Amino acid sequence: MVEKRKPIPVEEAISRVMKYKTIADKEVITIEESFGRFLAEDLIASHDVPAFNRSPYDGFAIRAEDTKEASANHPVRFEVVGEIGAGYVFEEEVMPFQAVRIMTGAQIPQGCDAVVMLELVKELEGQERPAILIKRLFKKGDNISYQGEDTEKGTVLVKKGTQINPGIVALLATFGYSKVSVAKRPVIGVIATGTELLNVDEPLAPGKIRNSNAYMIMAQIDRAGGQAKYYGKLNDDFEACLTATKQALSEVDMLITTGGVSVGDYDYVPVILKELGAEVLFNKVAMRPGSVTTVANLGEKMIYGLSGNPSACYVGFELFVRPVLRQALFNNFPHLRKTKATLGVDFTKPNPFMRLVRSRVDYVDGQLVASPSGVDKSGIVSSLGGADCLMLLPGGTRGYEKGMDIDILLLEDTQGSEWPWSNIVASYK
Ligand SMILES: Nc1nc2c(c(=O)[nH]1)N[C@H]1C(S)=C(S)[C@@H](COP(=O)(O)OP(=O)(O)OC[C@H]3O[C@@H](n4cnc5c(N)ncnc54)[C@H](O)[C@@H]3O)O[C@H]1N2
Ligand code: MOO
Ligand SMILES: [Mg+2]
Repeated sequence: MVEKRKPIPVEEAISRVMKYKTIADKEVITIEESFGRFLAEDLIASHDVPAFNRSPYDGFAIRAEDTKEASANHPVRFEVVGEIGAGYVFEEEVMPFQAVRIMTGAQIPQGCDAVVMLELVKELEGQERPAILIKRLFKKGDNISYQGEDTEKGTVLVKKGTQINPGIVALLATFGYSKVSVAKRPVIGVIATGTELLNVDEPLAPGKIRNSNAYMIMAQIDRAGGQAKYYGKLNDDFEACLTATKQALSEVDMLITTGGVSVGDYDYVPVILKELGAEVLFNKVAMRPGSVTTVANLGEKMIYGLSGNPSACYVGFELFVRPVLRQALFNNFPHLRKTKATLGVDFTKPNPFMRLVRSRVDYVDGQLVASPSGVDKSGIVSSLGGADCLMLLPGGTRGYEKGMDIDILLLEDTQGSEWPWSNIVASYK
């Protein structure tokens, strides 16, 4: 008799997976290597920015009080006592009715408290010493970038667990962090199973297909912040699969297999998990695709038996592997970000299970509109290329109509979500 599996709701499956905390480690890398990695410590401002009062314009630094009487009819004359470009400091005290020619970014000289843009002064020619005329009043602080106005020393600028983007790289550089403490990327083993599988560079042969899942999963691991270790493709041979699984488990932080997880004659993953003595968290989820997704735990390691069907495999990774991986990267928003969208097409076929439809989101009049990125069957690979979100269509007896409000999970978003699974409803307009 074929084993009867009991499907559990998607929310429940995710909760079970999230109970397991994969060990998070730190490592120190150079700033050049830091883009895309996850901070292992808060990024703190090590000094004020700017660290000194500076000029935001090319102009003349003056004492504002000297312009008290200045007007178009009564321009006030200033003697130019020096010139500084960014990086230089004017060392003397500036006296009444003196000005220093100053360039953007240069430190405000002592005694000055305002900057007049070059365009607003008249430079006097043929004078013994350089001089300018100013025709209007300036207030103390006009055109000064004050010390600490950008950031004050000690401010937590970016939280631990945040993925480093180009802006964060700029902050690391600003504060002199040439070395950065980041989360070590967990190593995730990938094994593809299936006698039908060919290597990517092999020509097609009768009954055979190329192994696409392994490469897809490795790219998903990379996108989620992990490091993939590929153990190749294996024929549906119990002993070979068991040996490879044991070998991989001794070398990785988590393991993903694809294929052989259902109830077929050559689906060996369930037996291998039994043989290993792994605790199976679930082997059936009330979702389409990916209902056969099986997750187990062995000691500190998670073992993911993802479906062989490409779309099911993809979705299984994003729902169950990504959040565990992100958690190991100290990230507090490990799940795909959920948001509302309008359904762009009819989706009439009801399904008792929650559907996660590979979709593409458009922006129409400021509104997100999601439509399937291809055929919605779990063995389909072509719909994956154009997918940037997954529609969440709860299971039930009714289909869905164009224009309905639905929830979507964003695949390319970098913010993530704490827990996206509350209040999933598709409502009629
Ligand atoms: N009697 C039943 N049959 C099936 C059930 C079921 O409940 N009862 N579930 C179906 C569902 S749903 C899915 S999903 C699949 C899952 O199958 P497996 O995870 O066991 O995967 P395989 O049987 O090995 O392969 C399925 C399909 O995917 C292709 N495949 C496999 N590996 C790859 C790869 N690396 N790259 C690309 N494509 C791959 C394989 O050739 C098959 O076509 O089971 C249903 N059956
Ligand atoms: O697990 Mo299957 O992917 O539901 O189609
Ligand atoms: Mg199978």
